[in-house]
Amino acid sequence: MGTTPLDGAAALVGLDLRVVGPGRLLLDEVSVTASPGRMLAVTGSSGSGKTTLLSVLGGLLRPDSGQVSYAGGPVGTRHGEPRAGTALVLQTYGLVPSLTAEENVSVALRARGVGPRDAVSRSTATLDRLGVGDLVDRLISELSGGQLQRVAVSRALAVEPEVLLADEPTSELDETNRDRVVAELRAEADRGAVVVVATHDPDVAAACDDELHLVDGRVEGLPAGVPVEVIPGHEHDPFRRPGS
Ligand SMILES: Nc1ncnc2c1ncn2[C@@H]1O[C@H](COP(=O)(O)OP(=O)(O)OP(=O)(O)O)[C@@H](O)[C@H]1O
Repeated sequence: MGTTPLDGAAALVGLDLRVVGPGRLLLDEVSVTASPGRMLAVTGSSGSGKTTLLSVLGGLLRPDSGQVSYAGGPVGTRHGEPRAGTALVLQTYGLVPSLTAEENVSVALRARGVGPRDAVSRSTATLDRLGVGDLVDRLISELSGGQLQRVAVSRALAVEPEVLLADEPTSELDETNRDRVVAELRAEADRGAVVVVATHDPDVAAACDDELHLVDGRVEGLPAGVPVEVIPGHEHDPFRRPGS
């Protein structure tokens, strides 16, 4: 299966994002630009706000203040669903236990208007790329953690999204499969997608082009409320590129 390059791909921008939690801010004036063709790692210790940020960027969670846009248009629906063109890999996966691996991936394609035959062949090809092609007919309820994770990644990749948000997509994987997933995410970026990966794994972060490091809901090294664009050359620029 060939991939479809994106035309007119554009940036995903979060500006001054604030999410109020019980007794504290879960995100505190976070600004971020994720560019098409690049992989952005969101790093930080457990509880620092990575999942919260991805949920806001995906339109699943409405921020208490601040805005998210993609290609200049607002992201987020009244019903907390991701915008069309966005695919998420959540830590909970959200797979349907009573369906097979192939059916779980096909459902996402059918929902985007792909015909039944094409959906099956694209699903099978994607699962194969992720090393779980032999599990197409197995029920989700019968799979291991690492197998589930690769089915969840397959479901996101198969739809060839404009924006791919992946929350710890390699946490259950051995090195070989981790590298396989990272290579597939890179291929999505090369196709022109915006790819954002929350990760604890330094090797995964190093494989990305840019890094945003969160500490207690704030971007490390930046004063709250200052959009990153206005402080080029900041010594703690979280949008560093390896070697720059
Ligand atoms: N629905 C919620 N209600 C209250 N607090 C929440 C909610 N969701 C998350 N939190 C809190 O927000 C903080 C940030 O959580 P988040 O899941 O974004 O962190 P994280 O960096 O992704 O952590 P991890 O690496 O463990 O997945 C945590 O302290 C968490 O307990």
